[in-house]
Amino acid sequence: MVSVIGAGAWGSAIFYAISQKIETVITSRRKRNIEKFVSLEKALKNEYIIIAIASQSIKDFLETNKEKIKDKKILIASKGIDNKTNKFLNEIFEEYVDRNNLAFLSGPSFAKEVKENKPTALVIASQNEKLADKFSTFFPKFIKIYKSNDVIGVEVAGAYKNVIAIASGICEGLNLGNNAKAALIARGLVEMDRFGEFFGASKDTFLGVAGAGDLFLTANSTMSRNYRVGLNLAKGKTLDDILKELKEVAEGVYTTKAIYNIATKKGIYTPIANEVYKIIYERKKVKDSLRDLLS
Ligand SMILES: NC(=O)C1=CN([C@@H]2O[C@H](COP(=O)(O)OP(=O)(O)OC[C@H]3O[C@@H](n4cnc5c(N)ncnc54)[C@H](OP(=O)(O)O)[C@@H]3O)[C@@H](O)[C@H]2O)C=CC1
Ligand SMILES: O=C(CO)COP(=O)(O)O
Repeated sequence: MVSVIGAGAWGSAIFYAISQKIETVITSRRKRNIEKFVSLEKALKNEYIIIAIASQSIKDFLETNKEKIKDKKILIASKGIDNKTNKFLNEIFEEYVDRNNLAFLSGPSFAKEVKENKPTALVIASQNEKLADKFSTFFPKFIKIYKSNDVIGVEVAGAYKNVIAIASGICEGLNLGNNAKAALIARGLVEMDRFGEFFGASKDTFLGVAGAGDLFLTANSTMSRNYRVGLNLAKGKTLDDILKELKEVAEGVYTTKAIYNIATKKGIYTPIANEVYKIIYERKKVKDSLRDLLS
């Protein structure tokens, strides 16, 4: 039996999908009135755990549940970089769980389409190929799973694409045109690859579903929360109002700060993330930012 932790959009979509193949329970911080919803205590009794909670809450979650989580086999489905510690999720998890018990799920996957059984391709990255294989058997046929041993690359790709999606939404909101958006997304792919390779990631990862695939999906659709953040920032809405209206997490808002902090400290050239950071955290005028960037 498998436990999904997080009954938000993505956790509930994963729960829906894998329940078609294997007995699964789900739990979340806020109780849901859905069949198979169980207490966190009960969920943590299962050997295989899938975590799909907001990235910025993961450190506290692990610290609170460290005794119950330490021997579990975990698939992390969250996409982000912790902006309090500026650590990647694998670094945080490895403080509590052996890396051979960790795998990371990423790729182009709007929760809504997964819930509609639409064809989806994802990647599971782990240092432990057998664990990646095991987790891949939980997924139904409409979800094609690729395997990778490039944990950092898959993590960076899934996290960084959210920042580029915000920038792409701003581009759309400023009505800069399709040429500009295509240039921005292409440069965004180069930027996330540059950032990832600094930490040993493989370029191939950024050419695959976790990188280019998820970036093209998220940076071109109003189904993306991050894209909608950018769109609405360009239209003059305040970030508070945008997030209140979203009612769901927009991970790029928080990952932007982590990338800016890391890139500044390590001297990595991340112009798009820097612009998004200045708009969100330094209140830089949107109309002045991306045009500079594209000039
Ligand atoms: N939505 C999508 O299409 C996809 C999302 N993802 C990723 O999945 C992750 C979850 O996002 P998603 O489900 O979409 O967003 P939602 O906003 O719908 O859900 C957020 C989840 O995080 C939980 N959460 C938030 N804060 C805390 C906290 N302090 N402690 C414990 N749990 C907390 C929520 O619990 P509760 O609701 O019970 O409070 C909820 O389960 C993100 O990293 C996202 O990038 C990945 C692929 C696709
Ligand atoms: O990660 C996702 C699709 O792969 C969901 O994107 P958003 O978080 O921008 O909605």
